[in-house]
Amino acid sequence: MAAKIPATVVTGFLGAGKTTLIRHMLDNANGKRIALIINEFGDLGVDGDILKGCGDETCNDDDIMELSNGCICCTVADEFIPTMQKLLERETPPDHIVIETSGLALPQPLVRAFNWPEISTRVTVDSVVTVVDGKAVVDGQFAANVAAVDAQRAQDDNLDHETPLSELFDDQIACADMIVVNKADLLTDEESAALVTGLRKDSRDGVQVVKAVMGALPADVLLGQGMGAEDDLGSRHEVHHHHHHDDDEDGHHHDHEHEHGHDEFQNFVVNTGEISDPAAFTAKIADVIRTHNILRLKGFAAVAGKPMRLTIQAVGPRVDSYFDRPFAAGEDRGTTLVVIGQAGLDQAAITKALSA
Ligand SMILES: Nc1nc2c(ncn2[C@@H]2O[C@H](COP(=O)(O)OP(=O)(O)OP(=O)(O)O)[C@@H](O)[C@H]2O)c(=O)[nH]1
Repeated sequence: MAAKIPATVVTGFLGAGKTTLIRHMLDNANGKRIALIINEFGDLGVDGDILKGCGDETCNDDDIMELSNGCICCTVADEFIPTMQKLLERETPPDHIVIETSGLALPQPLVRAFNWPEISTRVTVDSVVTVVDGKAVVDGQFAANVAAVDAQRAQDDNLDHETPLSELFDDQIACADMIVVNKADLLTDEESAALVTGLRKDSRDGVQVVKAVMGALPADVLLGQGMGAEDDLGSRHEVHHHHHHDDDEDGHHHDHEHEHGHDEFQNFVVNTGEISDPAAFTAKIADVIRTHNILRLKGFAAVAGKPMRLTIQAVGPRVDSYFDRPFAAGEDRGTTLVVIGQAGLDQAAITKALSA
């Protein structure tokens, strides 16, 4: 079996900033090819057009697939699975798949669709990322334009139109592996701190909450990209994110790898030997993530007595592992994990816990 393609589900209400976040992500994709599946919900394909019209070589029109027939959870078999299959059948399949879904549809049926045999051998769910409109939530509204969200709901007969927005919001939080509090620029420090604390309490254990302005998060935080490159895993040194931007002659703005302007994130590598029990090891990873507020953890492990390499990726409470390929003759049978989190991680304690 080869490495699976990670798929990230991005959810959140209309206007929360999903499209903005995805734009930023495409601009910072480190040369990786990202395919987008957008659930338009009958709103005239606006997001797809915005993304397609961006003119960047990173947003290739062919890489944007739109699902137009309403609620994604009701059209999994008819639309979603065939769309995924089309992506997988390509000569050059994408490095990562991002699915933008309206916050009105529950991500669970979608996430379950990744267990379909046609999909599960090729794709792995990286994470469900819930984008929250920080300003709207602080104002008790959950969405910036409640009337627009209601209009969007009215467009789809499959949706229950009676559920209060607060309940749908709770569902979005319950599904999240990572929560992005967007529009932090519109909040005071006290407001955003209180919101982060509240969301941590309301979400599952281990879910991390990060603040963002215009959805600007490093690609390694959002997608794990650039953090687990096979080639440089072993030789990797700690990378700090420095503040650095530059503009090309057209005035386009670029953030380069490792120069995201996010001093608030930190990462490091843990190297350890063979492990004995994969299930126990992933349980331990889940525990370390919870205890130490790790955002993401990714890497490879050697399991005693097994010729295959175990690949591991975790985001909050979601820890995924599978055997991807045999170790080559003479290849070092070690375990290498990259850990990323907000600044202030207890590197010594995390290293100790993972090596135990
Ligand atoms: N002040 C502020 N505005 C933001 C931020 N992020 C996004 N916006 C604005 O909020 C509006 C909605 O952003 P979108 O990215 O279109 O939101 P969305 O979640 O994709 O909405 P739909 O795709 O229509 O469901 C746009 O006008 C953005 O420019 C932010 O961090 N701060």
